[in-house]
Amino acid sequence: MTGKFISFEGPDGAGKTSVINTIQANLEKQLGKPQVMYTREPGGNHISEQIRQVLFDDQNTDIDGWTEALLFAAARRQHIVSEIIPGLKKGKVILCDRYVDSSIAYQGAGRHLGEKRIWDVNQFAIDGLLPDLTIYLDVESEIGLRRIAEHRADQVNRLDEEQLSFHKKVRKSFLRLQCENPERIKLIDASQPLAKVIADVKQTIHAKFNDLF
Ligand SMILES: Nc1ncnc2c1ncn2[C@@H]1O[C@H](COP(=O)(O)OP(=O)(O)OP(=O)(O)O)[C@@H](O)[C@H]1O
Ligand SMILES: Cc1cn([C@H]2C[C@H](O)[C@@H](COP(=O)(O)O)O2)c(=O)[nH]c1=O
Repeated sequence: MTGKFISFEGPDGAGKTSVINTIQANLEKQLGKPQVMYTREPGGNHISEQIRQVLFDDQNTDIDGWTEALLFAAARRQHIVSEIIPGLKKGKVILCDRYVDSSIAYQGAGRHLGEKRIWDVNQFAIDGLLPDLTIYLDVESEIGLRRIAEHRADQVNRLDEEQLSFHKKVRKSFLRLQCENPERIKLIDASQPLAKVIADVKQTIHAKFNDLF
């Protein structure tokens, strides 16, 4: 496969969506629109978007932790098969808002299902496909949650609404994943002003792929 697979991870409110929007626009200018693909998890195709609705339905507070974990993995599987692999085969740069690291951090650590067990279950979904590069936007949970409360209070999902302690466990897990996979996962300090975060992300992408930026 000839494309480039870049995922973006981080605690809620880290700024992934804001950063990806600019990176996508800049890359489309450089490479042309058809060569760049933005996608997100859970979602990115009509089947996974339906699973997303089940996952984030406010009524589904009684969802079992493993049901939640398996639904994220099922959405991921469909997303990989119908979007990511075809995109890579066409040589596209894929900008993916969250991927398997989110399941390890949120379900494995946040929900206490076990990071290793979530990783193992996800092997059925990803079948060895990992991003070439993962941009991890790191921000303290309090800052991320404050950003959401101040700017996006009308768009909170079931997981945004978890306790601060849940979000702290998620962040710790992301930091652990970054330490264990320093070649793939690059940490960016997302508490900086947005323009500086974007500049750091561009530099990191360029360091990995010399032909980008
Ligand atoms: N570096 C930054 N400094 C200050 N505010 C920021 C920064 N980055 C993003 N924001 C603001 O924080 C809010 C959340 O940002 P954004 O939606 O991009 O985060 P996200 O990581 O995609 O969140 P989620 O994972 O919950 O979807 C937005 O209102 C955005 O304008
Ligand atoms: C892929 C994935 C996501 N989550 C959580 C993380 C966020 O709280 C939401 C997604 O919301 P966003 O605004 O689109 O970032 O879902 C998760 O718990 N497990 C996962 O695998």
